[in-house]
Amino acid sequence: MRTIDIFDTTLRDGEQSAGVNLNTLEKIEVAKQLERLGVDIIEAGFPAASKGDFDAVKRIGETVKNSSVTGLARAQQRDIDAVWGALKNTAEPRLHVFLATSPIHMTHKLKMSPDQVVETAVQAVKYAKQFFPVVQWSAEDACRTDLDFLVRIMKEVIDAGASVINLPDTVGYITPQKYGEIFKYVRENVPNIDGIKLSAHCHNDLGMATANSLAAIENGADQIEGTINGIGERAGNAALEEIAVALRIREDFYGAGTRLKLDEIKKTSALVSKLTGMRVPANKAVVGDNAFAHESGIHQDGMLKEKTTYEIITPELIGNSSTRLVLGKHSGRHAFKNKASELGFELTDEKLNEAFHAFKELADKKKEIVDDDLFSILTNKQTEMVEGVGFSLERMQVQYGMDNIPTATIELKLEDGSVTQLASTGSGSVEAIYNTIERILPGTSKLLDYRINSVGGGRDALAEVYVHLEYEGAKTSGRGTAQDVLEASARAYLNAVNRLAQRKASSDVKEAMEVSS
Ligand SMILES: CC(=O)SCCNC(=O)CCNC(=O)[C@H](O)C(C)(C)COP(=O)(O)OP(=O)(O)OC[C@H]1O[C@@H](n2cnc3c(N)ncnc32)[C@H](O)[C@@H]1OP(=O)(O)O
Ligand SMILES: CC(C)C(=O)C(=O)O
Ligand SMILES: [Mg+2]
Repeated sequence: MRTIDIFDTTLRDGEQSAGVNLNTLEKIEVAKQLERLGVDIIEAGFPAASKGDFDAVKRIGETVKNSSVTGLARAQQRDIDAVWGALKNTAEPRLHVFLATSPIHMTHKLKMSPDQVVETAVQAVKYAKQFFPVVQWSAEDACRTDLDFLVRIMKEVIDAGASVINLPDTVGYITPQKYGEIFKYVRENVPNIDGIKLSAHCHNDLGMATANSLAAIENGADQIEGTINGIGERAGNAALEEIAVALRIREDFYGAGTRLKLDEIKKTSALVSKLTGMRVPANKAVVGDNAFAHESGIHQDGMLKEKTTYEIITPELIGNSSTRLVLGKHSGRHAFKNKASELGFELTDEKLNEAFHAFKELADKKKEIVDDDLFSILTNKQTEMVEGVGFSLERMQVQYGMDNIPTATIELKLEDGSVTQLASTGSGSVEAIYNTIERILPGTSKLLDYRINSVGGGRDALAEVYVHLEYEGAKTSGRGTAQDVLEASARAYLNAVNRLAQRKASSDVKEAMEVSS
């Protein structure tokens, strides 16, 4: 049976999803979980894009040991230098460099002739090969590229030193049969293709990303690129969990598998969803809440008689144990620590202690503490930002009555340690809160998006609020969790503002980049 390499780009293409903005600690958490899931390659970011991206790629490279880590670069020395600066100390530094090859992109975006594109790609790969043992080259928009030109440029970049060639369906345009034909064509026509890994990278604009990726595998692709939950630019990337499970369930047909530990899928999906704020639709294949729910009488009857009547995937295969009551207010630190490690968290003693206190506080208020609650507390603790940067919520009181004007009184501790208290009204309670916070904060801000989810079920479930906003001209997002929706709303807003402050205060990556180049 063939083994397909899994190249995860949740932290690069996935983070390109509109409104998604992960901080370094959150990216490290995702990377550690991807490593536990067993992905072969983690594309950790685009180091030349920002100081934050550079820092995250560098720290992920230092943290992850069992997956290769790569970073993306345009066909430019500056971008390649940034990836080298971030990854030069990893075991096998790996570069992903790309250049568009379709007439549309070459003419309108790059404003280059086909000859210039070949020359630029070759120079970039040659330059990169001085540093990186593994160079992957991608023909952006490969699926709208003239096939003979694709063959020509592939031959040249392979000669220049690329050992992995990716043929992305950048705009999600191709159909499965045609995508398969492209892989077959280049295998048969690129003269120096032997020993070269071919990679597929699909987008889901027409809902065909999984089908296209599987078609590529049928036609000789060695590597599949995608993201967890299929997040990504526009309609997203191919969902890796769907491809890996399809290969397992239809092993008879594809005769190929992956190295993924499938029982880590559910946890990985939950973590990515929580940190990005991109909720998984209930009917999403493999990881949706309803993927294993049987509603109608005839189906339930069949399931009771013989599960295989209506279930082709077992929930256990993807690590989907049903939510259980786990710990209560009488539980101690040992049980808590044990549960945390069962859920995949390795917290420092200090963070564990803080998480334990948060758990105890919640246990006093909430009837049942379920895995989802603990997952939320532990993730928040693990990815909490540097103490002392930003604003903290000290006190909040909200008055609401159907015939009264909602009023919020809020006390915030500012960055310099001083405390400010103000009250404002709004047309609703959340607006009153946000009006008050905005009056206290020194900069101007504008709320762009607000979303609320419940964690787990039940009337006493935790509320999780995601906001996307603009503060002092920069876009940022944040999340807040609390038992009360209003408190979660206030915390999400402050979290978004604090993330910006932290970005500014964080690491002297610029210096690191200058030193490395
Ligand atoms: C299909 C994909 O997913 S590609 C990856 C997309 N990801 C990102 O864009 C990451 C975030 N991007 C960024 O932070 C910024 O765009 C940066 C830092 C990369 C570049 O910023 P800027 O220098 O301001 O350029 P801007 O983004 O406006 O335009 C892109 C430039 O790169 C050029 N370019 C695009 N792709 C490539 C490439 N593969 N190789 C070389 N040049 C390229 C464009 O032609 C354009 O050049 P021009 O300025 O001469 O017209
Ligand atoms: C950078 C490349 C590989 C990409 O994401 C795409 O073409 O979709
Ligand atoms: Mg892409």
